[in-house]
Parts: sequence; structure tokens; C-alpha cells
Amino acid sequence: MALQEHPAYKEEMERLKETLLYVEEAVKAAEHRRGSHKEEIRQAFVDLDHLDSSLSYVTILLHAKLLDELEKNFDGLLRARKKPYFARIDFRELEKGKVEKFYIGKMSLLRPDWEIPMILDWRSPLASVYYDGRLGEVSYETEKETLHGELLLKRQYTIEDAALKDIMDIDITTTDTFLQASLGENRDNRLQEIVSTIQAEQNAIIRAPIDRPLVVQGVAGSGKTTIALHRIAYLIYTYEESFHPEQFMIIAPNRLFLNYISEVLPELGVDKVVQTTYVDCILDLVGLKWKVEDPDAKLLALLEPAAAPEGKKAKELIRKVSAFKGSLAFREVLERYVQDLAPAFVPEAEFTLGGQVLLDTGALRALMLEEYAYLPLYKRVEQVKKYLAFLVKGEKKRILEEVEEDFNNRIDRIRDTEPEGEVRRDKLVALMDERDRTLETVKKEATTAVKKFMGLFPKQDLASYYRELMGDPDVLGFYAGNLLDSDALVHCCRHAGELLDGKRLEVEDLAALAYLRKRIYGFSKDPDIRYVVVDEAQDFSHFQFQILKEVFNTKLFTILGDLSQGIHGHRGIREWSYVLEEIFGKEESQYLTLEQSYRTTIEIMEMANGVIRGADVDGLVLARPVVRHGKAPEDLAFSSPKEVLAAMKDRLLEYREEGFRSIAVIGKTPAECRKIHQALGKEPGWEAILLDSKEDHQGKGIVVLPAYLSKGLEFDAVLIVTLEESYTKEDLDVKLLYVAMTRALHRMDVLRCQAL
Ligand SMILES: Nc1ncnc2c1ncn2[C@@H]1O[C@H](COP(=O)(O)OP(=O)(O)OP(=O)(O)O)[C@@H](O)[C@H]1O
Repeated sequence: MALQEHPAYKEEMERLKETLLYVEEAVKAAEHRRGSHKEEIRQAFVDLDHLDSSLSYVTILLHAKLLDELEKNFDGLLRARKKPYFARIDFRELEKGKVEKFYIGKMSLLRPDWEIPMILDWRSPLASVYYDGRLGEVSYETEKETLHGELLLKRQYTIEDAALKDIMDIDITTTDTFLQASLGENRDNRLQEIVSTIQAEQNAIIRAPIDRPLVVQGVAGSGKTTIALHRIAYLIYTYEESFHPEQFMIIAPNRLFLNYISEVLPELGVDKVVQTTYVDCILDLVGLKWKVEDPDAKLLALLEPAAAPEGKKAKELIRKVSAFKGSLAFREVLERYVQDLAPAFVPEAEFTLGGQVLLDTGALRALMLEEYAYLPLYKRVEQVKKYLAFLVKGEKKRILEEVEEDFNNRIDRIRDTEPEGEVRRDKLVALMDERDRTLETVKKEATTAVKKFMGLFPKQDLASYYRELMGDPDVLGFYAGNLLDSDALVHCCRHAGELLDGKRLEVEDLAALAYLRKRIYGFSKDPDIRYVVVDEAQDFSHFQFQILKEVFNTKLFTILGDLSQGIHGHRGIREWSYVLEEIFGKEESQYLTLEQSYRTTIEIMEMANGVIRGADVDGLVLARPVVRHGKAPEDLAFSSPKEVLAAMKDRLLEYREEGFRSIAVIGKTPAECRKIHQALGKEPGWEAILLDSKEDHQGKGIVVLPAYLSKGLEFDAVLIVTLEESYTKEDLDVKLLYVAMTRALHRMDVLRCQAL
């Protein structure tokens, strides 16, 4: 139906006009208020200069806060100028009885003369019925109660640059044309917000209760990353009173990925959320500036073809050691090691002043091992230091008085017993001198005693403790018992020793270092993160989840992942149940699944599903694509790399002619990618970009990247190419190929060299 023919065309045009006018007014008013706040602040600074009044400080703080609030809404208002809302619902609340029209947008806009908001924020409780509800009876949850009502209309709008382009009414029968249209579009290389097309199963995740950890298993392309970001925006809006955006942290696999998602939160009107990688987050907490080995290095070693027994054994060792270092059993090993460090923190010495014992060894032991046992070791030492200083302060006067009294008694005794004369005088003078010297010595001792005594406590840095445990098979073997067989033990210690001697670490070391830091030293300041979102969580080990929970001292987590994409299986998890039951507690945690895939076409998903069936995945759920058709993918074999490269160029030309904006050529390893990139580089006009994890995933055009790095990303068209390597039937290879295939939005083909 043409837009003008829609029965509500006139009404909607008028409403849009009215809304835009009001938005404009709101912008002007906000600009005015902005100006006056800035002026107030400026004036307060001027006053501050010569009056130094605390009132000026208060004024500055107040207006800065108001300005901050204003800025937050101001960006939303500016966006609303172009597109104030995207949908409308007509809703009759049972209790109220009358039908009200709610226009849903990315922010709320209130008018003092209206009973209901002019624009309703998509995150508000009522907006939930737009995502969940079919026409007819519906209900929604507010903080206090469940409200019932009737949904009479669900309408979507396409508004571009403040102009109404389309109106679409949704009834029970229509498929979601809006969703279809949005999925059919070509993309830049960035993730987008999806507020107008969030689906019911996704809405349930976005709005899941905040107070229980949530684990989401979602198939490739089901919107996990997108939803993670929308959930953060929802939680920040809903719990504005109790949480600051800075207390939310999203942990993504690498910088490339962070860049890829960087625009969504600002688009949703949310900033200041901490966006980081696991490596950066832990290094920052631990306070070590050491280099961390590329987290993908082990994956690459496991991808190396290894027919010979030594090769197989080397891979086996990598797997065993990674599994050990990612397990909670390793945490116990570390705990036992820390327990054994404790006795060295009770020196066999008494703390004395002026010859008097102020703290004996027994009391010191009781302090260190009992009273302060809740503290990390070095924090206990700090407490002891404070306690000793307190003792000295309290006892010094008494001790000095006692010393003096003792000497004075002796002096009196001489006076009383010795006959007057030269001898008595000499004795008295000597004793008085000795008294003065002793008093001086005790006074001096009082200023140095604590420092001297503290020298008896160990002083060792974190890395050397870790090196002591991990670099010596005897030590690690002692604490690990039979968790590692002797080959794995030797391999583990040799590898750790080499790395640590070169001031290097591997990802698997980070949880351990954070644990030791926490138990031995404590953190310099307690990290103020209260909500953690982990994306691509299938790559995390049990110990990684546990350490995040411990260091941030929170159970408020949203964890999203897909076991079918578990290409870091050597250190990552293989099922969710352990995380749900052992780490977060079965009763408390929530588990939700996403089975619909939005990214790719039916044809591509069918081929990818055919591939993943060959993998060993716990409770494998095949993705169900949204009904969207595209060209069937081809899987073509060639007899030489040269032929593959020629076919690759033809296919890329074809993709370009079809108008795709982002195209990826995915190789199996970085080595293959370099060859592909080199071949493309020779062609004028191709300008392909070779990506590694540190690279920025920038503009449009062709990118060449290895399969493991493509995880989480998406492209209009994907060409999977093998030259001298191949995807075998091994689990890891199957998952890698699945990851690569599911990156495509519209087109995907496989070109392989068969002469292998
Ligand atoms: N409700 C939706 N409306 C429109 N597009 C959607 C919707 N849900 C997901 N998408 C789109 O589907 C694609 C996949 O989303 P996303 O990358 O968040 O999925 P994912 O589950 O993290 O994928 P993967 O695990 O394969 O990396 C994106 O292009 C996203 O915009």
C-alpha cells in the first residue's frame, strides 16, 4: 500500500509534525538551560577566585550535575529531531478503560500538559507489550505489579530525516516485514541497534531480572551481542537510581570486536559503560605491565597439521595444560600454595621496646593467622604494622617512666646506703648518665622499632611468587597432586618458566595472577564494577568466570555464548551446566536460549548446519533462520591454489557487482590469509585489508582475515578460501568452518583447493 493510501496517513502526518515541533521546542529550551548553567558555572569560577567561597563550589557542582543530566538527554533530543519514534501501540489498560496511543522511541519525552508521554521510551515497562504482545489481551510487569490490558494496534513507521516514509500495521497474520526489510539491508562493518525489531525471545533476555546471573546459549546470528548491548541500555534506564553506567562492564574477545560494537551503546543513548577485553581488564586489576601472548597462539598451534606422533603429543599437552589452568582445581592449587605462604608471615621474634615484650610470638601468630585471616597476607602485615605503632604509642610513656623510676630507685638506694664522699658521687653520676643514655636509647628505639620489626616480614613481588609455583615441577607437582601427569607437569613448568623469565604471560595465567593478587596483596582499590556482561563466553574457562565473580564481588552477570562456536575448546567450556550450577548456583541462575538466527539466509544456514552436525557439541541445537532467501552457496573444489585464486577474483567481482558493501575473504590461518592478501594486492583497485586482532575493523571493502578472528563479526558476503590448508573432520576445524560460514548476511561461497 502506498503511504498516502494508508487510512491513518493524515493523522500520522499531523502527529509527526506536532512531535517534531515539540522536539524542536525542547531542543531550544535545553540549549537555553545549557547556556545558563554554563554561565552560572563561569560566574562561580570568577567568584571563587577572589572570595574562595564554598558556596561557589556548591554552585559549580550543582550546575555541572544539571549540565551533565541535560547533555545526556540532549543527544537523545537531537536524534529525535530526525526520528522521534519508530512505533505506536494503542493500549487499553483494564483499570483505566480508555484507549491511549503510545508512540515508542529511543527516549521518553514528557509534556507537562499531557497525561501520557509524548514519546515512550522503548525500555519502559509498557513498551514491552510492543515487543511481546500480539493484538488482544496482553499484560506487562512494572516494578510493583502485573498490569493487564488490551492491545488494539501495533504500528511501525519508517521515518528518515524527519520525513514519514512508510506506515506498517502489524496484525496476527502479517510476518514481520519490518524485520525482513532490516535484515535484507547491506551493512557497514559495524553492529547496529535493533530497537524497532527486537523479537519476543530477545525481549525476554533484555528484560530478564537483574538480580540473578543470566546465561544465554544462542545460535550463530541470534543477536547475542546485539542483545547484550540492549540489555545494558535497558538495565541502566530501569535501575538508574541504583547503578551508574560506569559500574557496567562488557567484556569482549578483542579490540577488533570492541571496535565493531562501539557504536551501538552511544546510539542507544548510553555511554560511560566500561568496554574492555578480559586480558586488559585483568592486567589492569593485577597491575602488571607484562606482555600477554596472543590468545590465539595456542589455537594456531592446534590447527597445525600434525600427523607425526610428536605433533599429536604436543597438541595433547597443550590441551591438558590449558584445561588444568582453566579449571577450578587450579584455583585450589593456588589456594593451598597461599596457605603455605602464611607461616613465613609470622617471624619467630618478639616485639620489644626498652627490653619489654610488647607482642610475643604467640600473640603475633594469633593476629596474623586468626584475627586478620580474612585479609590478604600483605594487608595483614599492614595491620600488624599499625597495631605495633599503636602499641608503641600507648606504651612508650609507661616504659620510659618505668626505666626512669628504676634508675631513680637505684640512685636513692646509693644515696641511702653509701657514705658521702668521692666514691658515692662517682657512682651517682655514672648511674645518672646511664639513666639518661638509656632513656635516650628507648626514645630512639620507639621511633625505629616498628620499622625494624617489619623488616622481618617477607617482601616479594607477585610475579616471583607465581614463578616459584609454576616454574618448578617439584613445587607445582606437590600442590597439584595427580591433577597433571608427569609429562604435562614438566611441559607446564617449562613453558611457564620460559614465559615468566621473559616477563611474558599467557591468557591462562591471568585468572591465577588475579587470584594470587587478591589473596596475597589485595587490590590497590576495590574495582567499582557491579554488573558484568561477557560476550563470546564459550571461550571462557571455569576459572575465568570464577575470578570475574570474585574480583568484582558480584553475581550480577549476563553471559552469552554459543557452544557450537567453541573454537577455544582447549581452555573454554564445553557445557553451560557447570557454570550455572557450580559457579553461580543452580537455584540462583537463569538460563535462556535463542534458536532463531537473524543474520543469514536459509540457504547459507542450511549449509552451515550441515557442517556443525559433524561436531561434538553438548546438546547441539541447530539454528533456525528467519525466512529470508538468497543465492544458494557453492562449495567448489579446484586442483591448484592458482586456480582457487583465479576463481576467488571472479567471485569477488561478482559480489561487488551485486552491490555488497562489506566483503570478507576468510582463510583458515593467518599464513593462508597473507597469501590470499598478497594475491589480491597485485590487482589494481582491490585494496583488500588484511586483519589481525589489533587492527581496526574500519571501512567497507574487502577484508582478508583468518576464521578464528571472524568470530562475532559479520559481512554482507563471505568467501571462504583454502589454498594449502584444509578444514578436516576434526572438531576444531568443523567449528571454525561453521564460524566462518555463519558470518555472511547475504552471500557465501567456499572455494577449496583439492590437491591436498
Ligand atoms: N531483532 C532483530 N532485528 C533486526 N536485526 C537483528 C535482530 N536480531 C539480530 N539481528 C541482526 O542479526 C545479526 C546477528 O546479530 P549478533 O551479531 O548480535 O548475533 P550473535 O548471536 O552475537 O552472533 P554470533 O554468535 O554468530 O557472532 C546482526 O546483524 C543483528 O543486527
